[in-house]
Amino acid sequence: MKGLANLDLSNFDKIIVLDFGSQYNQLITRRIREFGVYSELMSHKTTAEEIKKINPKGIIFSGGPNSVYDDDAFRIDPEIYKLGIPILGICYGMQLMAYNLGGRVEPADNREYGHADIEVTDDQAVMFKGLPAKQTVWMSHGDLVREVPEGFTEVATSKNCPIASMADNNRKFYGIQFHAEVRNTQYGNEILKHFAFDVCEAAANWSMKDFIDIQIEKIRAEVGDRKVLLGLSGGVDSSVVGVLLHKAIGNQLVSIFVDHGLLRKGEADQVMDSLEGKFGLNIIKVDAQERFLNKLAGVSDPEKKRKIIGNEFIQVFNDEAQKLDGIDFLAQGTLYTDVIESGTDTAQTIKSHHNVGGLPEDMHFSLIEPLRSLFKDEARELGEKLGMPEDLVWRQPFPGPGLGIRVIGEITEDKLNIVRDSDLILREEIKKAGLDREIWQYFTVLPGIRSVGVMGDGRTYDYTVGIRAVSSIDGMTADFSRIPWEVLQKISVRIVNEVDHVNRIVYDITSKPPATIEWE
Ligand SMILES: Nc1ncnc2c1ncn2[C@@H]1O[C@H](COP(=O)(O)OP(=O)(O)OP(=O)(O)O)[C@@H](O)[C@H]1O
Ligand SMILES: O=c1[nH]c(=O)c2[nH+]cn([C@@H]3O[C@H](COP(=O)(O)O)[C@@H](O)[C@H]3O)c2[nH]1
Ligand SMILES: NC(=O)CC[C@H](N)C(=O)O
Ligand SMILES: [Mg+2]
Repeated sequence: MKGLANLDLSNFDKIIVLDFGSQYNQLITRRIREFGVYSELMSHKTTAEEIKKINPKGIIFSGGPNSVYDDDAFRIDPEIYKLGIPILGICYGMQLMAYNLGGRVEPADNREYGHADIEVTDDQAVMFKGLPAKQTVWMSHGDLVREVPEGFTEVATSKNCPIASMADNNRKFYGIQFHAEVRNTQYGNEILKHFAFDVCEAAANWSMKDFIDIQIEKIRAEVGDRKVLLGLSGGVDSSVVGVLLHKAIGNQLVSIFVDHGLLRKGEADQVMDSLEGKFGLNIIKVDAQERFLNKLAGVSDPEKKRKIIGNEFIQVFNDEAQKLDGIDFLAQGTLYTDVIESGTDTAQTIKSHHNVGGLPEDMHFSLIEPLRSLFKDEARELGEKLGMPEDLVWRQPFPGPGLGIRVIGEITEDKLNIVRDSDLILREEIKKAGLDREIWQYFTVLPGIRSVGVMGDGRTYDYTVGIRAVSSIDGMTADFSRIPWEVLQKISVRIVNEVDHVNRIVYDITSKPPATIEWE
């Protein structure tokens, strides 16, 4: 089987997920991998012939933004239904299955987004075995299956969706209108497990350890005796990649840490102190403040800023590669979140992550990105398996474009200093309150608005600083953290007193979706 490993995976039972463009499609593969069954996302264009060669135990059709009746809706090779392999359709996947096999799909009277209650009406339904009849699920649809195809029965229902699940036990075809892969679905894991183990009879013979071994083998085969340049930020993802690469190719690895002038206070020294010479990593630190800030001067559009930063990173890597001679590969700690949010053939662009959507089109390096199909918590698990220290593995994420996307609009040195100083105060107080491990990510932003205040009996007209703190697992969805008022008060007082030109503090209380974690 080709793909994530590009190597022989014949030893492992596999369940493949066909991609119809859902933001959550890769969450399905990771749930299945968590059960110990190898899973990978593949194009919906994959043919029945190709699937036969892969020999999966089961196939899952993901959700997606299309309606089955759209002219340009994503379709599949109809021969897939004749392979004798079990299929589970989720949301669009269920609708597609119903449409292809002779059922009827139509727009719903009431769309459903978010929580919904379903009732399992068939107590023999294998997908819901041993689970309570009434359960909460997470829906996101505007169409529904009105009539099931021949051979299927209706097995669950909800108020706005009479056929919330359907089953054909003979052909082993199943459909669920809700998203079992999302954590908000109460028994999502159990339902997916029933598919993997009871329906597909897959064996749980896959683990993160296999992932490490396969990646090391893959890197060695690809790189041979050549050299690899790693963009090392001091963050979790690139450090994990560094340790993995060092295991695979030892001294052929060169790590570059770029100080682009958009780092947090004290960060450059702290990164060098904690990583230089550790885990076999030798790091070249490049001072690139001036070139980044010059390129960004006067630019306020968030997507333009991200692309400038992504491009400049590559220019810096190019310059360093030339000095070192003969470097064809660039390694990055890219995660799946960076990929999906940057937009794919099937998914829309939410924001161009500097390391994916921000890369120049004419880049000369070949990319090595071993974590590209993983989520943050999987990268952390990998770090733990590789024996990396806890404080590094659990460090809060810090985006590559750094404070450049936390100063909203045009970036100036003065504004960067306000974000830097306020961010340091926030970090200190969060740590003092013992919340640093509990809160997934926390930082300050400068929205660029000024408002009137009164300090020492005098009028001020100064900047507002926003506090953003979220809980999350994988960065795909997030909720705002409920920081205690007393802690927020301390932070607010300290920032206004200690940071010049700030007279007001606001707290961001939106989740993702509908907001994102960063403001740009
Ligand atoms: N200052 C930097 N110098 C060199 N490479 C960088 C820098 N910042 C980011 N990168 C590259 O971009 C990739 C993506 O950045 P991202 O912030 O998502 O990951 P990370 O910094 O490794 O981990 P974390 O999410 O914990 O911050 C990094 O893995 C790294 O390869
Ligand atoms: O390396 C990165 N390059 C980027 O361009 C980038 N944009 C967002 N992030 C981080 O990704 C996670 C999700 O962020 P959003 O909810 O803002 O999209 C959060 O952890 C963000 O900090 C980035 N990381
Ligand atoms: N999330 C989905 O898969 C949605 C499928 C389809 N577009 C609907 O709205 O019903
Ligand atoms: Mg980072």
